[in-house]
Amino acid sequence: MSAAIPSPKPRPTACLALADGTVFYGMGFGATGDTVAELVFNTAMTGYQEIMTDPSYAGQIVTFTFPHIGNVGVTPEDDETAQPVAAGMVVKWDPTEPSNWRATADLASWLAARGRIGIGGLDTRRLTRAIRRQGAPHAALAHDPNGNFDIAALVAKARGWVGLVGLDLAKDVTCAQSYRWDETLWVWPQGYGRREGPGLRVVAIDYGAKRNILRCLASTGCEVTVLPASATAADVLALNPEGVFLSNGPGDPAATGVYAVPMIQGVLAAGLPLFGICLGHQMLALALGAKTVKMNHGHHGANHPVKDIDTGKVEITSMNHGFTVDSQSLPKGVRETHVSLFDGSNCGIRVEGKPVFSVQYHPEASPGPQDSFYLFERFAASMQARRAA
Ligand SMILES: NC(=O)CC[C@H](N)C(=O)O
Repeated sequence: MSAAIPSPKPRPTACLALADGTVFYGMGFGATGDTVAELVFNTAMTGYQEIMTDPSYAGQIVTFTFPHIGNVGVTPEDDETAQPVAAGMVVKWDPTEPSNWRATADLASWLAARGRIGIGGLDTRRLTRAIRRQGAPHAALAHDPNGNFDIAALVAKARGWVGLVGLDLAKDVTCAQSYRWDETLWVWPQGYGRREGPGLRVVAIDYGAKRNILRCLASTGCEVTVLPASATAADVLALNPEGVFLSNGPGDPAATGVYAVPMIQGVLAAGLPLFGICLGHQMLALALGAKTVKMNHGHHGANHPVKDIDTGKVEITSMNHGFTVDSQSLPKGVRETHVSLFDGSNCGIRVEGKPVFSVQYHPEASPGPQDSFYLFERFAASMQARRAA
């Protein structure tokens, strides 16, 4: 009897080269070519489309630890922004045919249309351990249907990449002009309902805002005017807002802070209620005199426990950040309100006695739990209290 002939292994059509020289091979999907970025991992089990379109992921390739990615396809309704944002995606296996009544396209063609590369069929557990060990390494991702790769050049590209520290990416993903946002949430978090009464005039600064944040603001009764990241305090105050919102966004908060901090300080001097999320949180902290630092591999997922220090209550939150506010650097009069139960890092601050607060996590979810929606209610309530006074 002759020995069974082993089936030939398909030739890899994509590869991921880490700056330390480790190379992972797999099957490419989406766009072809190559790209270089910081490599992170996200542990969320749902919401791959919202993750890929979250502008905060600009300059990052996302490794999905959950194995079934692509199985529900994509729909324009789930885009968090119109532009392609995350630099690329890494998944356990090739995306399957979508099986979902909402799907209008499959992940691979959607990714190709956005000019982004995907790689599947590699060991995402081994890769995730490498990311944890190396601390969000720089990596080059290449897709060639013929499988021809210049590995040395890709490794050199990863090694030579500048990295996110010192990089202002908000300027690349912010809106070109101001606009009004009216759309509310389609599904209300449990226990909350529509607000009546004259709208609260809110100016939201777009450093790479997710649409669901704007929906959450509109749902709590805000008439939202969105301004580009470069807006000055005078631009903001000219709109006579009752509150100011600082959005999430990509890159280094200190780099964007160069122009955002003076604006925030101007708004603080005017005594307006202010609410910030993620990059907005980090830049509020900078404006108040605290420091931000780069984390080892950051927090990216939809199940991160956060403790509210005032109430002792634990929220399960959506997270996506690679920088963090150094809680030791918070000046007098600025209180830490929330901490991560994973590593004790800062997750929220408040200016004592003022309606000025921010959180490191994503209360708008999308994807993730809705435990933290109360923060939008709190922002609206602080504007209403000011109006009543
Ligand atoms: N989601 C965000 O706003 C991210 C903020 C910042 N770019 C960070 O990585 O920490």
